[in-house]
Amino acid sequence: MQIVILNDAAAVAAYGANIFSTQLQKKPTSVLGLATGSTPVALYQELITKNKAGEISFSQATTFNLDEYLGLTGDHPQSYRYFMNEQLFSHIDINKDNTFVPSGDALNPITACKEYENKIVAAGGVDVQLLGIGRNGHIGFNEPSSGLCSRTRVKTLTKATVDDNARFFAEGEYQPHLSITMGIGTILEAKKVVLLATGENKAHAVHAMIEGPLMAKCPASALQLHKDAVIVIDKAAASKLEDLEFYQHIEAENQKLQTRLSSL
Ligand SMILES: N[C@@H]1[C@@H](O)[C@H](O)[C@@H](COP(=O)(O)O)O[C@@H]1O
Repeated sequence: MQIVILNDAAAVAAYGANIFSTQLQKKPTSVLGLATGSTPVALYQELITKNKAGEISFSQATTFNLDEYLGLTGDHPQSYRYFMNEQLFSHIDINKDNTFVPSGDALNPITACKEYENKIVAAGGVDVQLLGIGRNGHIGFNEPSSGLCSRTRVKTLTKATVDDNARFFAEGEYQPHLSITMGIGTILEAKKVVLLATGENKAHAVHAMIEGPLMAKCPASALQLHKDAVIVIDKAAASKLEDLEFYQHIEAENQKLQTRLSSL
């Protein structure tokens, strides 16, 4: 794992956006794995700005989102499809036909999950997967106890996740307790994964992900198995890390190495 600790949420978003823009510049036909939640919003804003400035183009890119609420149609304001249109897709030069979000209104969700996996494979696999993390260590909607090799499937949300996400729903509005999510095994197949976490309320999950044992109780700990996982966090989210100074030292050495390599 590469652990990048930055001063604040704005720096985290800028760092993450840079990974995605570099990827698109290198490979315009990239397959990008995208995430919802409040954390990626600032990163999406950076990407919109870069797209409008002509620095990057999504015109040949394909995207796959991690998850969706089961029971919401894509035009429901709380669906993740709607979120992605609002926060990113409607503001960039992407062909919306090349943007994929699991179908929350699929007649047969089990078949829809298999089809989603097939589409990812047919697209050549995900080049870079963006992730956030839930307070309980979930990634996508892979809640604690999720199989570490799991595939895209229907998952029941924990009460903690339902409560955390209740802020997005109006009082009395129907809030789904089920989801379709890429599995942990699906996520681990992305060539690179970039997880962003900011704020003190994520510090416990970040500690469990990086320093805890590999375990289904903290689904994000599965990233310890990934060959190219970049964890980008602010100081608040890093505040419970036991070896914080060591990670900062490694990153400083990484920077020096990069500088040396770029001058070759
Ligand atoms: N399914 C999403 C996750 O993909 C996201 O990482 C998490 C954290 O969201 P936030 O960034 O708002 O804390 O929320 C939801 O549960």
